[in-house]
Amino acid sequence: MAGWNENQLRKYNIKLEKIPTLQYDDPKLDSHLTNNYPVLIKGSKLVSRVLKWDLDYLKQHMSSVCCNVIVSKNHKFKYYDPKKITPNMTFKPISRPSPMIFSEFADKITNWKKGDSRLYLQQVLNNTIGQHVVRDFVMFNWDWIMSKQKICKWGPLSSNLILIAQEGNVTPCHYDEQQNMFASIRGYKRFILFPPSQFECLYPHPVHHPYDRQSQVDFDNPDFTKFPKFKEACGYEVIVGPEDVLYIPMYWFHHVESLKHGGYTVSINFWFKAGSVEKIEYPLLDYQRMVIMRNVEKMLAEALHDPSEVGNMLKTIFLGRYS
Ligand SMILES: CC[C@@H](CC(=O)C(=O)O)C(=O)O
Ligand SMILES: [Zn+2]
Repeated sequence: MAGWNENQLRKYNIKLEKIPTLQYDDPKLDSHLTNNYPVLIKGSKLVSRVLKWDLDYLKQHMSSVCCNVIVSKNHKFKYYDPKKITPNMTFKPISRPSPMIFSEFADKITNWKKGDSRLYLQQVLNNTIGQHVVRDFVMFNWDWIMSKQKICKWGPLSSNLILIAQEGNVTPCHYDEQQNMFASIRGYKRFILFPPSQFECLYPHPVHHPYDRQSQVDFDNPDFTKFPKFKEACGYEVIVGPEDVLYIPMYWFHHVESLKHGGYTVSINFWFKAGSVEKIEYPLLDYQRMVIMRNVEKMLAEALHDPSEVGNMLKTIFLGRYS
């Protein structure tokens, strides 16, 4: 495939399968989407009108806009929810938010040197980013993506994130509770996806931890003593290039990296709320089991009035009775 090569990928010893690629008007596409199965979609022209969104263009049209930028001491940008940090908790994240105006962000990544902290701009697209960019935004191929939303009975579009990453940046393995159509505008990103059925191999943090939804496993240095089943994980790999759209089904785990030596990447995601489930059917779908486990953790924390007691009560329920 033109545009990238294997030595731009970070090395992990994870078994990898491929994700299917389909044209945007392929009749088989809708069954992938409605069955919550990932697929790389070509030719949709979803964001073709904004391929000009590079640093110079955006500096020209949103230079003084204050953007949400994350700074990290290493290449990993592990998301955390600050609302879940409690006073008696020692939580020392490697990456932290550092809001700055766009022109400062653009200059910092243009003049970045090895050893400097890395930056990742992750800004919700709304009307605070200026009329010009908003005008471009309306030129997305909304007819196509809204037709997919309708066919799949997804909920409303909740937000678009514009993502500008330095080459080599990594968003570590996590899942989201929304349907996602992820579009690449500039550069190449590698995704490794895992289905909800591999929950036990990926050990997400407890629901009440600031790192809720994020895998505890450090892919660069997995602790097989703490996370033995990670050895059995089998990922689905895909490289997303300019104009490609990747469908990331809700509750599917995904690791994302901007290819090394590929320059900065510009992407935009389309998060849709989950549709309402008309009737629960049995056997349950794997993602529904994740929702049930989340609800048990939430309900126990609520009833115990202390999230730190949830583990002990689950152990009491399980040991010697279900084990
Ligand atoms: C949020 C950042 C991440 C994408 C992702 O996880 C998503 O769109 O759900 C990435 O591109 O680095
Ligand atoms: Zn995500």
